[in-house]
Amino acid sequence: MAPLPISSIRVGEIEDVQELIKSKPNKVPERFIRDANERGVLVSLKTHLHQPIPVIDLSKLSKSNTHDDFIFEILKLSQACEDWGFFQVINHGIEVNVVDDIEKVAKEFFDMPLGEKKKYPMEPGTVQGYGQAFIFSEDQKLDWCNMFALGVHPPSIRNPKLWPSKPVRFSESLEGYSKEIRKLCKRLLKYIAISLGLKEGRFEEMFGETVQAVRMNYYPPCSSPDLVLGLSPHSDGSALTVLQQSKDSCVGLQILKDNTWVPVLPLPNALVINIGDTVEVLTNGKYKSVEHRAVTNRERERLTIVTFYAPNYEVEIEPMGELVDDETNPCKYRSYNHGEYSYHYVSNKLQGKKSLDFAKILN
Ligand SMILES: COC(=O)C(/C=C/C1=C(C)CCCC1(C)C)=C/O[C@H]1C=C(C)C(=O)O1
Ligand SMILES: O=C(O)CCC(=O)C(=O)O
Ligand SMILES: [Fe+2]
Repeated sequence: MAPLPISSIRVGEIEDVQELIKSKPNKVPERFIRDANERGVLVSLKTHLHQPIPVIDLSKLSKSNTHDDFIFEILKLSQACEDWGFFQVINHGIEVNVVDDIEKVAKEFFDMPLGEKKKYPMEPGTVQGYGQAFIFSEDQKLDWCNMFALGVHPPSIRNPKLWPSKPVRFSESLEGYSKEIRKLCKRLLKYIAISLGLKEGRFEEMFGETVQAVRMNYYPPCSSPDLVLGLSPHSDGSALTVLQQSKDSCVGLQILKDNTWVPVLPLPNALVINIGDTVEVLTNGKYKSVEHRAVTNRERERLTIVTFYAPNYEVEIEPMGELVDDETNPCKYRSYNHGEYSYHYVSNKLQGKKSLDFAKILN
């Protein structure tokens, strides 16, 4: 994936929100204030309580379980991917200390003085390092969020200068965590293939050496949460995304369902999984990448650790033949190279599901 032409990008001053709140301003700076139509309205807790985001128990999908349990859980998974594009997984097999450890070092990273974090800057037009991604103009609104993003796998996508030397255990924890999340993604893709009636290795065989990146999002409390957004609405460009919400985080993730923003209430020891644009295209829209955003809280902070799992840049992506039928289910997306899509995704601002227009066949 080629770098973006950095020199042509003028983004103005991007204030660091953690520093900003230290001075206890009585007003949120204009650049963070969203237009009325973008703000935190339309939230439905009622929908959530009646029909919560599906929970998939991965222990039911292990070999030692009964066939009936397996089939039931696969059907639940299929419905979750079709109706929600989001689900939480429990009994995922990742040890508590691995999950706790990454949370600890991520928190320690964001708690360091700004000068230390600025040693790893996310330069305008890039997506790795500390700062705000997806900002391309001086008048674009900013998210109430500090990000730290790194390419993890394969090693060729890493920028070693951006891997921090402090906290001292950061790199070791991230390596350990990423290995486990990688195994989880491989397992999930196997179950997703089965849920579609495909051979279990269908995705992995196509994906080659997969790409894995991590983004840590820190949302400090905001005195006017209704005026700002923690993270702008978007769908993820990955095949799958795994989101970990730190234990003491406030509720903040919302997904757009039937034109209503539905909050995702964290479950202890669960991970949130969502379908990315790549799986939407491969399944010809049967499983959808769903628009989501993060909101902030007046008193409480929020920290999330997000892994994007995607095919190799060399892979050609198009709806899988098994899921296309010229008569009853015609092909909805064109064929493209995943590296090109990654470039397109990271060179545009987050804007709902607009990135996928790149691949849509318009009638
Ligand atoms: C801030 O970054 C992102 O939000 C992001 C970027 C991911 C990446 C890196 C940090 C390193 C290089 C690879 C990659 C572009 C994956 C989001 O990732 C989404 C977008 C695509 C496409 C994807 O696969 O995940
Ligand atoms: O922090 C959250 O809750 C949302 C994060 C997210 O959607 C992302 O990083 O892509
Ligand atoms: Fe996301």
